[in-house]
Amino acid sequence: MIELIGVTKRFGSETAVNDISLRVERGELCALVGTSGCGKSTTLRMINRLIEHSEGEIHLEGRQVREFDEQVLRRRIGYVIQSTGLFPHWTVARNIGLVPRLLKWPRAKVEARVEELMTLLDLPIAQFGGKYPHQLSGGQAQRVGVARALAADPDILLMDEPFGALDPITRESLQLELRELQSRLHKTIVFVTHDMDEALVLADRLVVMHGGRIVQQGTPLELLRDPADDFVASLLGGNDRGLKETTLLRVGERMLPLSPRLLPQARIHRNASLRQALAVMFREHADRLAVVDDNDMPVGELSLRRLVGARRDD
Ligand SMILES: Nc1ncnc2c1ncn2[C@@H]1O[C@H](COP(=O)(O)OP(=O)(O)OP(=O)(O)O)[C@@H](O)[C@H]1O
Repeated sequence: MIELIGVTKRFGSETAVNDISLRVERGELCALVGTSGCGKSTTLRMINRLIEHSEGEIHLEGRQVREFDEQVLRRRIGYVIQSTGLFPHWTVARNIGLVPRLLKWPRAKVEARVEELMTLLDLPIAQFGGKYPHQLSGGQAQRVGVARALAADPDILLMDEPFGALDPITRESLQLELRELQSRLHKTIVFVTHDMDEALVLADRLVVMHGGRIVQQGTPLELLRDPADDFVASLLGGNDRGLKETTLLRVGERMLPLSPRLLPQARIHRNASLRQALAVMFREHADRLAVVDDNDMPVGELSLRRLVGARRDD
């Protein structure tokens, strides 16, 4: 668990982070969003003490970060940045094994861990282990960055625009991998991003910063439905907020039981998002869909009226 209490950071006369309080529970992914220069990266870097805070308290698992030896602290916290920070003259395998080696793990254990992580992140060791960072694509290099951050199995991961500068398809696949990893490994993650759609799909808790302050925090749905002010509303997409909500809700949450009426031809899986359902309706010129399970068996139906949240379906 990470807790910031009344934390302020000043650089000379400039206040970069102004009296923020924030709590990230164990296993939660917290996304920090806001316009450029609002203090997101500074907040992240105060947690692993790459930047020392000026006022307030930062706790990790109940202990102040200031009480930790800096090196010990940084080895306990995985840190991923957009530029990856890989050592260019080291192979991929050596880069990934950095922290375990610093922690003086036996050689065989380091090698086994590197191989395990490379498999986890879809970077087969036979193909990628001996490559150097400049021989990798952007997406592969970012996966190596994530593997390196996970190497010593830290409970906490700090990620600063880790998937920035990637094409949308690679980015989406890395987002899915991260979600999958998090659901399996229960890491506590603080994630900085400029991409609001990325924040909305990844975050358990969304924190909006503006001018060094936190202006609102809550679940993505809470913020989309009830933004604190015009700034938050426009950051979250203005009128597009409704559409963004449809990406967070599942068909199964809105469908109605099967009725005696004839089942529509067009189908959608119960775990698909409402946005996907809307797309199928649009494509098929249909205002009702059959909802199916993994075996393609109908389990309910979804009308456009239900999709948009109307209580009744007539
Ligand atoms: N080392 C530093 N010395 C002086 N000022 C700094 C330093 N680091 C950051 N700042 C200032 O602190 C403020 C917050 O910067 P920070 O990098 O945290 O913003 P950010 O929200 O991460 O921005 P971006 O989205 O553009 O990366 C900015 O005004 C920046 O100029």
